[in-house]
Amino acid sequence: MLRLGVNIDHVATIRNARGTPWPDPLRAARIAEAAGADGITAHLREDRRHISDADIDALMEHLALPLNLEMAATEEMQRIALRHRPHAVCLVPEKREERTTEGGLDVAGNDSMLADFIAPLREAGCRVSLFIGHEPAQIEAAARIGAAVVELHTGAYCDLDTEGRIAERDAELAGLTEGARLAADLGLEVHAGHGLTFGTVGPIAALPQVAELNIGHFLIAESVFTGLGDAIREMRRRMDEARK
Ligand SMILES: CC(=O)[C@@H](O)[C@H](O)COP(=O)(O)O
Ligand SMILES: NCC(=O)COP(=O)(O)O
Repeated sequence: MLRLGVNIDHVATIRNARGTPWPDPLRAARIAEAAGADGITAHLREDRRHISDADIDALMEHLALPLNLEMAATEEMQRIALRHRPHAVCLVPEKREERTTEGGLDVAGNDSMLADFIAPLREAGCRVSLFIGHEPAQIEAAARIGAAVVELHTGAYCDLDTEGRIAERDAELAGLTEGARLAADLGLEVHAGHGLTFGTVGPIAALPQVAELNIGHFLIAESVFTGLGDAIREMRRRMDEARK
């Protein structure tokens, strides 16, 4: 069964735009659960531009679904993760000046540091995922340092689709396809995410090695018009359709 993790970051983006208590990310998580989400993803960024520490506290206290905590590989975030011990931790690269996550984690170039960084998280029982590009060197490094999961960055594939650069999009999809196959061959659980929409989810969901998709921004955008529950149900329908 292909799992759907709903990323609620951008519910917090809307809340933070006015500094009101609404919309409440925890309420969004509960709606996602009722709509059939298998998990909730929340990215506690160093600059707290959307999800806050209090959001993570509330999710850990009240959420029935497993929480996938996205975070940078910093001492501050490691302390927070070890305090909460969420179901999963996903390490993502961060740059304060970026509008959204631009690339994957450079595991190959930081394998020793990351191996040391993830060891206490694994010992704490967190499932460790690395948000990476589909390059073989990154996938091989992730397996080498003992990550359980790789989440393949689908942002470039989605951007190329939006821009109508079809040949380049299909080449990126071929890279993701090969990456998923290599990761599974190396014993890694394969996830994918970033930028996925109703229009782009199908080919990614169809990859047999992919066990989980993490989708957020588009679902929150769609929810403005249809409601979050309906957006999630439609995304799930398209995921299931792709797997037939
Ligand atoms: C890692 C990833 O692809 C998403 O979680 C993304 O980071 C959402 O957060 P931003 O939109 O702040 O990048
Ligand atoms: N890791 C990807 C994620 O959690 C959601 O990314 P997006 O759908 O908000 O771009």
